[in-house]
Amino acid sequence: MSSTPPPTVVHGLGVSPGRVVAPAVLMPSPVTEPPSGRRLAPNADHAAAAERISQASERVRAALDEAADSATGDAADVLHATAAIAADPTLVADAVHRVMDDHLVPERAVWEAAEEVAAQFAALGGLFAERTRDIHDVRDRLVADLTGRPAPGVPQRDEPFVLVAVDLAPAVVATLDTDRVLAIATSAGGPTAHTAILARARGIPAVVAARGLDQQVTDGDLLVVDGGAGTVTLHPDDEQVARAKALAAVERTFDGDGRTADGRRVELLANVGAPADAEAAAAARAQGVGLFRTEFEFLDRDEAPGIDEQVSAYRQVFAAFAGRKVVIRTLDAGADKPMPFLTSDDEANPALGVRGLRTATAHPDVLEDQLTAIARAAEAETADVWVMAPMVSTVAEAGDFVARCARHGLSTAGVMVEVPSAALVADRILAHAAFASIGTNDLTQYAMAADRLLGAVAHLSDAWHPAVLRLVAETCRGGAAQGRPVGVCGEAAAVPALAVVLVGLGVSSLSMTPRALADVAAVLQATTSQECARLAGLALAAESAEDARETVRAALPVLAELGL
Ligand SMILES: C=C(OP(=O)(O)O)C(=O)O
Ligand SMILES: [Mg+2]
Repeated sequence: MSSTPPPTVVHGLGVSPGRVVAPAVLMPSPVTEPPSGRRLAPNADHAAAAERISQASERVRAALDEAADSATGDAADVLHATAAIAADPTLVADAVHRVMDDHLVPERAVWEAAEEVAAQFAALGGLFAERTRDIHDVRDRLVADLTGRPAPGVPQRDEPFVLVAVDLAPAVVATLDTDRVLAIATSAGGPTAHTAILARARGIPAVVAARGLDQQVTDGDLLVVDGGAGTVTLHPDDEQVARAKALAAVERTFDGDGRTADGRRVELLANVGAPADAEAAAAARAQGVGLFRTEFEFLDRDEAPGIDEQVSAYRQVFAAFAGRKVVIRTLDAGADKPMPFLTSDDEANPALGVRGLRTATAHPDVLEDQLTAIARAAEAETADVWVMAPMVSTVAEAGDFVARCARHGLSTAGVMVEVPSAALVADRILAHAAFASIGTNDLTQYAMAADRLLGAVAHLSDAWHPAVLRLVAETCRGGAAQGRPVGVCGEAAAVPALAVVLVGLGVSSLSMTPRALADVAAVLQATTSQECARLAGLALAAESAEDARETVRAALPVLAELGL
């Protein structure tokens, strides 16, 4: 008789709150290139090996067509188009030749044939070049089929599940079907990687860096994922399941008035990317926009959009927040947001190179046009428009930016504090700038010297680190000295326990994905400002990020009561 294993809790980092009880589905590991030159045994049946390619092509086509039939809209079209590539007689014939003439094993033959087709498409450019990704997708599916492995990509299931993986690419998280994938749990990854940011933005509970998780879980195991506490419970007992379900059922909303238990106001604002997101942010009762990332209008283009086009995009956001505050950030090109017309692709260290406000030295016209557009849009709407520059690192840059804004009639001009130098001289910078907004994603990257995009150093990319918190404290001291408000618009603001610490350090506004507003508001409302300050002291005194997180969480029982 088999007995159920006892519950096991695997600890990771909670990056998107929420509790989920569901079976696990493991993400297959990516297909790797079969060794070059791998050939069939001399006495092998070549015709049979070649026939396996035709059969694999038929199976992959059928699976893709079936997936397309249960999808809708663009997804269905893409899947049908990919199915057609899998059935493409040229690709299959080329692979068959490589088996019959070069005696390659089928998977290697498919790999090489697909590479050749992909190279031809890439050379044609334009829409053809865009199909190379689909050809690689088909190649990987064929190789997986021929080597007896599960198809790559997110497995299809009829029932909702928790997706367990070593790590997930941001593109995968961006396209997950949230009716099926109820939570994400990964053994690698970090809290400021785009995967975590996207999970939070899409409201998918997520735990990352749960070491060894993918090794301990098998498909179908029941899991309780707690995206707030950062735990994954394997084989939960009945009581754990009942508690998680009860907490998951609680729906919270934000009443549009952020404050602590003793009534201290803390503005709870929304981060907005695409202008169309502004409506949802207003519907979630955000008190304003704390970070409007204007990059959206500039990405994937050969040149900056014209002034009129910018004006209409900015007006869309200002209109959604009529009469309320909207902090618009000028273009943050470079590093994780490359824009070929502004940034070079041959810098050895793009995160330390010409990015953000620094691009204005060589291309002042792009910033000038943007400020013209912001001023026109502000003039046409009633929002209270604040403008800020990304990647400010010196007092001179801040002074220059504020003066430029003033020439456009934009009187509330501030800076993002995301470089340690700016945090350390915040008092001087805020003698010029009207406000500061701390970008904890980059501030963490630069304080810890840990590339925010690099999984191998993700464990260092943690805004809970006391070094990062000291920089926040220093910025708040600078703000207090000059009587200027300091907010936070990095991902740290969306983590309820960390939000409490930030308020305790002196931050007066928090800007986040609209989905996080209700949770952050609920925890703040249960905590007095005196308690916020005490918890901030505990976090500053901690030795490590883990230490700070655990100490604060243990001292905030309201988190467990709210299931966060
Ligand atoms: C808000 C920030 O800006 P971005 O994530 O767009 O770099 C940040 O760095 O924290
Ligand atoms: Mg930044």
